[in-house]
Amino acid sequence: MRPDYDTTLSSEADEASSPLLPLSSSSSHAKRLNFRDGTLSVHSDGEHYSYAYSYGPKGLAGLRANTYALRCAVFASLGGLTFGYDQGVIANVLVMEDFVARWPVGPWELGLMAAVLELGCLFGALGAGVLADKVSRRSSIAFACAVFCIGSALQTWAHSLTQITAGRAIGGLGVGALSMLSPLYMAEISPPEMRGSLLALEQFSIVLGCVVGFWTGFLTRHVPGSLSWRIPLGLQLLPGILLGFGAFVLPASPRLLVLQGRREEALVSLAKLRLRPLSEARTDPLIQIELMEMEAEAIMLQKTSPTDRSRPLRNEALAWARLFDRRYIDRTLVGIMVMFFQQWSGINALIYYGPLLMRNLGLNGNTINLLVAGGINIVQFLAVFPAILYIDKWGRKPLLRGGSAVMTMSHLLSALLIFEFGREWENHPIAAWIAVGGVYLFTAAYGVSFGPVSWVLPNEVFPLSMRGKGAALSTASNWTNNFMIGLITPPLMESSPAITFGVFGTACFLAYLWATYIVPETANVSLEMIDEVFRSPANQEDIIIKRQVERDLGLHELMHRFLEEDSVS
Ligand SMILES: O[C@H]1[C@H](O)[C@@H](O)[C@H](O)[C@@H](O)[C@H]1O
Repeated sequence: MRPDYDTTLSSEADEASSPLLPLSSSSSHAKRLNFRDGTLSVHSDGEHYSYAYSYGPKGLAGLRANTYALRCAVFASLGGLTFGYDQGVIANVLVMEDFVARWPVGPWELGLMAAVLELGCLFGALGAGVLADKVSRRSSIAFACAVFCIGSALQTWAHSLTQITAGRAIGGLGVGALSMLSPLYMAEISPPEMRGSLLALEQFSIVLGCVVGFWTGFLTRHVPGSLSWRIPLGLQLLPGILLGFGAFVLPASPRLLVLQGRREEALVSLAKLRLRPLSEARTDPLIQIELMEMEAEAIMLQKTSPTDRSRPLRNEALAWARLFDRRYIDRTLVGIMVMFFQQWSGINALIYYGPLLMRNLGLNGNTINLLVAGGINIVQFLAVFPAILYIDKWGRKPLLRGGSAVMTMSHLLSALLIFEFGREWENHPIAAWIAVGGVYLFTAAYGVSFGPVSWVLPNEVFPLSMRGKGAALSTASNWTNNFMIGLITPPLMESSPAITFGVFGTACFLAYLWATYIVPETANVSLEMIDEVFRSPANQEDIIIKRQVERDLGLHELMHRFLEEDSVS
């Protein structure tokens, strides 16, 4: 039995944002069906139809209605917390009295300790790209947590610098893997109208981790002896252990289950996530549509990329190579470039070298560390809230464009002021404060745009079969560029702080052009329909095959029925 719904002829044809699919009917109209808790907009131009669906409202109301998916996403985002926490805590640990006295490290070792984590993260993210598809998203999360905990334990109980460094390398593998797995899982459990909000939680957790990590280290810095740094390092075990065990309680990704041919289990998981009793879910039109879309994509994969089971290594290599196939290269580039621009915006230059930078702006003293490192993360943290609430309403593109425009202007303003007054700040206190304001304005604009959106886009642009590896590659881009920024910022600042801001300002301007002319809008499109957003000629053949598959599965017939039905109940 199908649940009650009413149908209304609607002028909101453009709400049906998915592509036009062939239809045998010659009538031309748009219809919006209101289900008990959800809507489906179908639009026909006589020959083709297009549709879009949602399980509920967007923004805060949507988050309230989809409580279970929200709770699962919040829990999964503990992966991001581990990432941010390390970043926040290490800034304080490395300058703690006991730490420095025990291991008087030089700049080279300091650099090594940062680099070793980032390289670990890079390999962790790429490795997770293989694991997530082979095993499952949840088991991979649990495994990554175990690796992370081993690394953290090594750091916490370290008795030599080698142990700390090894701990950071191993911990990095876990952090990198989680930074890819958590958002991937979140994307796959989200209803289309809330996917942006739920994915933005990754950024929320990262920045929350930064804030908590920073202040924990700050508060324990005067605890006598090695406890001053062992306590904050040890505390990171908590989210690792919690997520590691909790991963098994999370519902499985219905998308991966369908890909593995486990349709019934996928239905059970989807019903749970969409808050439907199983009996109702079997006939619920929205669940049927979502499930059919997943099945269509799985069948498509078998048709277009047959694999030879006897040659697993070759399959693996082919799967990675497919990311650079001309059919998918535009998506792969979106994933890589969004992370490239996120990092080249200069956010981590401000976080890592903030105090140094502020000294260049004429501010001195102990409070600088607090004001800058702590302050920047708090601004980032506050800025993520509007992104969580409005990313699905406003879309990804406007956020990226608006954000990068403001980021460009604030960097260029700081560059100009430093260039003009940098040698004599004491005579121009107002200019110095405006420059500080520029840094904070940049952070707020970044925090609402490239901060969260960079974790959203890569997890939604790829088709199911390539999502794991695509997301892994874009996360690897995050870590590689992060590493490069860490490397070039100190010498760049040394040569000229004005040029440093100029370089990051130019990168932000390029990001604006990229967001304006290249990035497609993916808000409110179901994951399976994203194919059609990237309508390159190279994709045409696949689109035709997919339509045939959808027809065979009965998706077209279903849409046709909705369009033809005149009843309003
Ligand atoms: O999204 C995050 C966040 O903005 C962090 O503060 C930054 O350090 C990371 O590199 C970035 O990926």
